[in-house]
Amino acid sequence: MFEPTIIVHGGCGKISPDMKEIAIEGVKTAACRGHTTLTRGGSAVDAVVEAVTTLENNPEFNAGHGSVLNRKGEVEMDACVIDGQTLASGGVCGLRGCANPIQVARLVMEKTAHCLLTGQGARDFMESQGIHPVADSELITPRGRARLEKVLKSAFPVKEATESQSSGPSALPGCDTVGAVAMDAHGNLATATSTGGIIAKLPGRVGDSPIIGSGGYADSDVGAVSTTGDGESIMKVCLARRVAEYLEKGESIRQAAEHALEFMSNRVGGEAGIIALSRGGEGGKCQVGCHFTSDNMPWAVVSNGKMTWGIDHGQELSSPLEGE
Ligand SMILES: NC(=O)C[C@H](N)C(=O)O
Repeated sequence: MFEPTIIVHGGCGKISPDMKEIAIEGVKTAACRGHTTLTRGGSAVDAVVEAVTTLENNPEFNAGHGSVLNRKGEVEMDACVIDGQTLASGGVCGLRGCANPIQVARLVMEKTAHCLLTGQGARDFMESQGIHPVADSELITPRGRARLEKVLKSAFPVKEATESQSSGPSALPGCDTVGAVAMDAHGNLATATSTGGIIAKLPGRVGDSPIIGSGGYADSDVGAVSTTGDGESIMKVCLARRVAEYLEKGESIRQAAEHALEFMSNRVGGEAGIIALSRGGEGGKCQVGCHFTSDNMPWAVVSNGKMTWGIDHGQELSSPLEGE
């Protein structure tokens, strides 16, 4: 048997001091929920979907309720889940009117012969599975509207407005995309990622999050990864798959994540964050870790009766897990 382990992120960017505690509480709660799923016998897929659902329901994060808005003031969401045991994968992109895109992604994986559904097709599929649509007004927060107004007022053409988020989610404080990676008691791995994308994006823009190998990757024999950050850069270098490749070559989680982010930054620029887990390593011990090139990324790990978390570079706090 393996030690059930989960790591969760709440997106990379610059988190204002008043938001840091909120972001940390959010990822800690999600990691705990995912871990409880594991200790009750749930699979790695059950755990990552539970953790990401928790963050989609938290309006402080850019996923589900709280998603950022496109240029027309609408919410279009992307999500993906991958089962590392079988490499089965399900994703949705440009999905509108959905409270929990990650759950639709899971249904795509389990109930269809496809890997990715877009726009209206994804929405029709969601409804065919008995999931009721929600109005945009239920997903949009006052902060979401304010952030869009701020970008639109800057009167940048689309290219600059979206690119300005690379060097400057700084200018747009708040939490971002969410993701989780887990290993269950059988040693199976899974990843899940969910996002509203980037503020003021063109309607129809799809980022890295629902793309296999970019926003996430999982292969139980290698490792599982979820990424966050500049989607256009992440896609160009297939960031999650790149981390897995370095793990296959024997690098540690830390080395693989640093190496992949360095490659991205040198080749195409942009900021990103990575969480990853592998069951390999010395003596078959699970390795788990994260790395980010943005100012902040809230993350939390639960394993072996302990919670570990951080949000700033070099920060790693821990405490015993209170009764699950
Ligand atoms: N902050 C994020 O992680 C955004 C996401 N990667 C996207 O480009 O859609």
